[in-house]
Amino acid sequence: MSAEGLSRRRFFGLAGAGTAGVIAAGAAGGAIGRATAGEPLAPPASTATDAVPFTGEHQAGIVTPAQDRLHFVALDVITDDRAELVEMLQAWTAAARRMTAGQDAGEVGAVEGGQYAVPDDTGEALDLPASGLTLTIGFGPTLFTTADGVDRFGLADRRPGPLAELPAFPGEAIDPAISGGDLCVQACANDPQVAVHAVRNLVRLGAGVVSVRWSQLGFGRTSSTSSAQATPRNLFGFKDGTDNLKAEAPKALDQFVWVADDDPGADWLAGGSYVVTRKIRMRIEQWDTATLADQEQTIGRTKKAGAPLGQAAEFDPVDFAVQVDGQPAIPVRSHVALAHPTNSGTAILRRGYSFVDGSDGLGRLDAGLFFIAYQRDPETGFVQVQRNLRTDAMNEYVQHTSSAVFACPPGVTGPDDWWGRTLFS
Ligand SMILES: C=CC1=C(C)c2cc3[nH]c(cc4nc(cc5[nH]c(cc1n2)c(C)c5CCC(=O)O)C(CCC(=O)O)=C4C)c(C)c3C=C
Ligand SMILES: [Fe+2]
Repeated sequence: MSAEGLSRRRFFGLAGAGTAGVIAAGAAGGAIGRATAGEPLAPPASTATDAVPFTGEHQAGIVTPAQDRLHFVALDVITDDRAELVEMLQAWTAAARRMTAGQDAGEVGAVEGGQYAVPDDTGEALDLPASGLTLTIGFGPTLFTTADGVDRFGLADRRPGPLAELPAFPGEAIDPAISGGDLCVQACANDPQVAVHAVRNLVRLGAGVVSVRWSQLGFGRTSSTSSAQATPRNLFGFKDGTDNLKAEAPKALDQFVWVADDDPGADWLAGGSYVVTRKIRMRIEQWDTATLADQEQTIGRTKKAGAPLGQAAEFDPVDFAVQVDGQPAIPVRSHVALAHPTNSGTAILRRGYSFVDGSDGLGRLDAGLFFIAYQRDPETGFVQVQRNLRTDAMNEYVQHTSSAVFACPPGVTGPDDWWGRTLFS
């Protein structure tokens, strides 16, 4: 790459770090202010424009502090040739390494290859910094065996038991056209154009090997995955992510998120995780007619502070023993009561995003939460919590319309490693 090709995006990233660093210092200050004496301090937040390391023990994009934007894509493999699939995964890894570092997808770049070459990058991220881009890959159950039982790639006996289609749940209206998939890529970034660029270039590199099954754009993260982050609000106007699993709690992550050495499929999946995605339509107009008291009783937390009902501040502990007028302050059918580990018996790492896909032709917003959860086993993670939400007061206001599950391999470690090596080698 020429000096100019290198400098156009790299220079911006470096130059931008100065100001953004000041903003980040302020944000980290907020977190320090919140911490009580004796608590370990959260690591300083990186800036919104910085690059997130692509390599590591675990894939980036799981406990990485949740970025503000999402482009999630599920793909079907359209070749039966295992070698072609492996070659594509290697090409994807090389491109992902480059794009997460703020570089073009290919070595030549969007504009450096001369007038008569097809560019190996599409160009819409030229001049943009890395923007915290993470790319996280997952393998769906149908990659191992198709729905009609065909083992296309000799992987059938490598499917871990927990990687199974999710069961049906009451009240859902799952659309198969926006569910499932052989592969997924979760692209998160602080600039939507950077996330979309990354997915577009991976899909371009996969031509003839994969085709896009469905994809989803998201904005406004609806969770925090680090205690250095302020809790965002979801489209119901409530703080969402307060009681999430966080990067600063490695023991809880080992217990609930990372596949361990003695778990099923550990020969290729140890250090990885399972991701469950659910597109959840939120009945915004109906919610907007509910009183503030009804809304708070439905969630189980206050709208302003995000405090558990019966408590004062957001991070006060959820205490189901607190009573108001002889009744539990947190109603037993509230979302928080049923989702809390005390009652669900488990924990998941939530990493979802709001979506607004326009309106539905009846004047209502086609909007909601693209729910993403990472866990060590979907059955004892999402499925267990979702079963416990059967009587959730919030069910009146939401409906699940898409569903998918993928096994996400461990992180890419060295310069020769590639996405899926442990599975395909
Ligand atoms: C099956 C898992 C879950 C689904 C599906 C889900 C949907 C969903 N949640 C909100 C809003 C909030 N959820 C909150 C907490 C919370 N939610 C889940 C799980 C699912 N949510 C868990 C495990 C928890 C944590 C419970 C606890 O430990 O206290 C909150 C409160 C703030 C917080 O702790 O994050 C809100 C608000 C919506 C709108 C929604 C579907 C559209
Ligand atoms: Fe929730």
